Amino acid sequence: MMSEEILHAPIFEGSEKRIEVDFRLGANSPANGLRSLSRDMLDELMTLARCCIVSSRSNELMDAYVLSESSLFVYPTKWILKTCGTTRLLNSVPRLLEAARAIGMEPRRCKYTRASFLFPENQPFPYTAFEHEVGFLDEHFGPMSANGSTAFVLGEPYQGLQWHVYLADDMQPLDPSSFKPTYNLEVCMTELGNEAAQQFFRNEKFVSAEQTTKDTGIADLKPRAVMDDYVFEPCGYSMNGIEGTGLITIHVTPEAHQSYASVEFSGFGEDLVDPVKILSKVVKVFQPGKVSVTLSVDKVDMDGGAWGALTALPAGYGLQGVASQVSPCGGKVAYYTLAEKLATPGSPTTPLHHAASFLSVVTTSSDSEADNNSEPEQEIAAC
Ligand SMILES: C[S@@+](CC[C@H](N)C(=O)[O-])C[C@H]1O[C@@H](n2cnc3c(N)ncnc32)[C@H](O)[C@@H]1O
Repeated sequence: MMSEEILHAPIFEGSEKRIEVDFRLGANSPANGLRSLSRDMLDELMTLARCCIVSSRSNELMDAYVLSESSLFVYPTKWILKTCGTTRLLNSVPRLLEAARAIGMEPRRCKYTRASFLFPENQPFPYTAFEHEVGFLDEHFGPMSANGSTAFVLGEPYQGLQWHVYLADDMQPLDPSSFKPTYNLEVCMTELGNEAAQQFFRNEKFVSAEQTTKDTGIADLKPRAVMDDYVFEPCGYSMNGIEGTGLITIHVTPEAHQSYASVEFSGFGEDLVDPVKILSKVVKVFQPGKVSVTLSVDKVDMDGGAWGALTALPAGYGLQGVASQVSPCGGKVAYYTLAEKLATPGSPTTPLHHAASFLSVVTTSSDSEADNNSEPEQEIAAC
């Protein structure tokens, strides 16, 4: 016999799968490349991935779509699809390649990433194991890559989220006058603060998605970006912001038993996104218990520049782990896991908090953040 008491709350998997495919324009391709794909074709591709387009914004350089489950970004030669829940993002790949080939475009690079799933048992094949996803991707992108693809997992399996990465690249020279490396910052958060999470419900305080974006502080993360925001019924939030070639995309699952939020900055130049400043603003908005931060760049050597290292932590957070991998295709991925520090040892929290072995941090004040009323950050002293 079923009763209210024994019915499980519906589960929503917030953690996203993300694929980024770079293409080369052929001699007869339209100058706007993938942006020339029709809306019917985009709808067909989203249906294959098991989601749909909710709204869109465009500028002269790109199109950004909010989806029922996350986001799609289309540039002339780059396709970024990010979906959550039990969507089947990879199902859209064969048709995407076919549609691109019909306009003379061939893939030159594929990057597929995801964090660990919060509810892996609910995922359909091939998302049941990373090697299955890699097998599928290799069928479609392996042949273009003379040296073979590469796949790796960063992070500790016993402490929070791990970061899965698949890369394939044709390693052909790129035109240095037009190629710009893609810098990418992704923050994934779980155990959102109760008050923070309540802001993403359509309750009696709800006015509009735009007001939610302002009131939560999300609008301040990239104030000049053109934002397209959506608050789901009864809860849930998605936002795309675009500025030139840069994008910010935020997705929130606020239900207490599965709370999750992700914030991504991509396509901005190295000097336009400061990971430390952004992270400190992001944790203020979401007050998460656990955080993972991924910094990545394609092609260039990140060790030569400031980008690619999280040099300080937000106040109140401790570092659990750092892992990084230099890709044989060029570029690097660095992965940090953080957890909220306990005020009082023994206060109620999750086993993960107790398991954390924080590395030593030094508290310092940051002049650059002072004008933003931020808490002091903590320099990472050992990692
Ligand atoms: C906004 S989407 C974003 C998911 C995202 N990947 C994240 O970071 O959590 C998921 C949230 O919207 C809610 N939601 C409500 N209606 C939905 C719909 N039709 N499709 C997907 N999510 C919906 C879910 O319960 C969940 O809280």
